[in-house]
Amino acid sequence: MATVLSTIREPRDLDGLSPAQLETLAAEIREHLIVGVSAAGGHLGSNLGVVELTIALHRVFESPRDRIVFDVGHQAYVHKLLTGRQDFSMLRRKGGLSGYPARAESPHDIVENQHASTALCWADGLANARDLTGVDGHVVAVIGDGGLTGGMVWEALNNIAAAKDRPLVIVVNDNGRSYQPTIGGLADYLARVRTAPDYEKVLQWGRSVLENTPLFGRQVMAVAHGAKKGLKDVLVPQGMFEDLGLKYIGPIDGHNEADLEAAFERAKGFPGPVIVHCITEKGHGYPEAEQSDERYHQVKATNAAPPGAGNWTNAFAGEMVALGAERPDIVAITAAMRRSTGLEPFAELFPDRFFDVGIAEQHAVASAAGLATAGLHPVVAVYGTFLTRAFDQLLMDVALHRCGVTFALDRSGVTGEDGASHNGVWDLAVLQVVPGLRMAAPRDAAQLRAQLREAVAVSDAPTVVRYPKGDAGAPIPAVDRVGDMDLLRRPDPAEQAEVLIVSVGGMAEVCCAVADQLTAGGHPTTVVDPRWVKPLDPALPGLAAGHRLVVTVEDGVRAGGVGAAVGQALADANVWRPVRSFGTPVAFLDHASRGQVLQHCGLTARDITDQVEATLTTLDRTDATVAMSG
Ligand SMILES: Cc1ncc(C[n+]2csc(CCOP(=O)(O)OP(=O)(O)O)c2C)c(N)n1
Ligand SMILES: CC(=O)[C@@H](O)[C@H](O)COP(=O)(O)O
Ligand SMILES: [Mg+2]
Repeated sequence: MATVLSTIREPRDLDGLSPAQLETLAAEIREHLIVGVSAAGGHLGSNLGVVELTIALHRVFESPRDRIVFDVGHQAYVHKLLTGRQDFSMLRRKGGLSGYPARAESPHDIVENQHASTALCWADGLANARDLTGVDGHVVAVIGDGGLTGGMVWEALNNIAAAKDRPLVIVVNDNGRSYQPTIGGLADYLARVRTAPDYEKVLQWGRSVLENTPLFGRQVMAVAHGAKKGLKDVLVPQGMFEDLGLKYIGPIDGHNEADLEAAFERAKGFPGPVIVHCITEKGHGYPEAEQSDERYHQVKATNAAPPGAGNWTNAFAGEMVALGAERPDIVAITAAMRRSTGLEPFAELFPDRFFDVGIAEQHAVASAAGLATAGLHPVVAVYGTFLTRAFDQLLMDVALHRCGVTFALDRSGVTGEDGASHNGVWDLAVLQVVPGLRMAAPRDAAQLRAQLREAVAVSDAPTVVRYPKGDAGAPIPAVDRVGDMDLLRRPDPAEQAEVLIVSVGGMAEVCCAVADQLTAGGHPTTVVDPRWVKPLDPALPGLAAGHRLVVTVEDGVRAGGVGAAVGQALADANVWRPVRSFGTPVAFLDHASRGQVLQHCGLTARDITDQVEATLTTLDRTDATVAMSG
């Protein structure tokens, strides 16, 4: 039998559905999500929480004429189901649906940036453009309670609240959680509002009674309207949003589709900025998710390999616990991701020395400068891609003041399935320009632990330890040392080494494979792991001088990355050797597996070997030409 969901090819197909059909549709969507996302992997809990909300949104507003933006976008699977995209079999996989809004997929999708707390800024811009260009349509921003803890939200609200006659709808999807319960004063305020008597219901009841009372009813209604503010202040804790100048509608039961529609219709008709505060449950309708401690924020694909013992995050977690026990001055900071960055064991053992600042990386970094200035050593644990949001704070609050702050950048390099704004490929290049900053890139879990220790020993400059997502693989032993660098491959002393590969961090396994292939092909090759890639070891130019060709391999953008720094270091030392740098392109990389993206970037051992052999052939020809020209 055809399901209701199968009849929905675009939002207008929702209009004719009866309340019973809408209820059936919500159930079918939940089933689709649970089956499809559990198989493919993805953000299950967040989407289970916005089924009714998204149905009501698309019934009341007319996307794409009405512009609906989702903050982060991880909760847009229901939106995709209602806008003609119901095949989740390849969700987040190469060639399949993105796990986030994607303009290439649909005109209904607007914001592809998965970095949180941007939706209100987008909405402010869209609303200004709408009014300036005179086009028709509503602007709606959907943002979670976690997203509200980001600083950009308050920059946007400051502007949105000032535009009192400019219609703009903010839908707060308040499930009380980011990954875990959302922290902070705002979260406490929202919790108070969530538990306030249902102000809207009282108001609606009062309105219906008074409007249906003959004689004095209407007069009393006028008085009640004036008293409404007082009523709200009594029923709803201090109306922060209204004090800001925003119309507040709520709290609304975020799983009652009819209530949601009524609230969205009121918001749609309001001639200024309006907040609709929806109370939802992350994982709603799926007991396993409802009872899980992160509400199935993200689930792995059923066929995903279980995390190996040598997981990068676990290595960081373990060393942080050891350091926390040894160094009472070490404190840890997360931006609402205490478990996925590995800080949970530290937080449980040293709760007073652990700070979860909400999704607020800029605050995390600037407050770390304060902590360091007062004699503590903060470790700020963020995903590599999210550090760029706090670059100014790193540069001007931490580095300018020579603060001893350590940044643990998990998910650095290509991550893959999360798509363009989650690949942590910018740090190796962007951080090159930070005066005094020292940056390490461990090649395996043991090196991560060692380099983290070296990093927290630095008290007068920012230090960075950056490592990839997932398994750290087998340990890669050094066969020798030069300066403070580890040699991972060294040609037979009887052979004249030809190629020097500078291996950065997690690319060591690939680099060793390339070296073995080149050496087997008659090109004796040395592999050096500099360990600290900024500043480079002063012994590197001397090592390079003993080779004909220098190759650098990094899991980050080539432009301005470690390869560029190596070239500069050789030139500065008057060592003139050709340098072939391998890294990711200056591009936004579509979602696929990490391996597929690295292959797309030419970062497999075979690809690099082929490229290096071609370069050597060119050098041979060049040498021959020079020799002939005598
Ligand atoms: C700048 C930034 N920091 C961290 C994250 C990681 N992240 C993705 S979703 C999420 C929680 C979002 O919570 P909320 O906005 O309440 O949405 P919900 O998942 O509850 O629907 C976080 C921290 C991010 N996407 N962007
Ligand atoms: C949407 C978001 O930013 C996070 O949920 C991210 O998808 C998590 O990625 P990991 O799975 O690498 O922890
Ligand atoms: Mg939330």
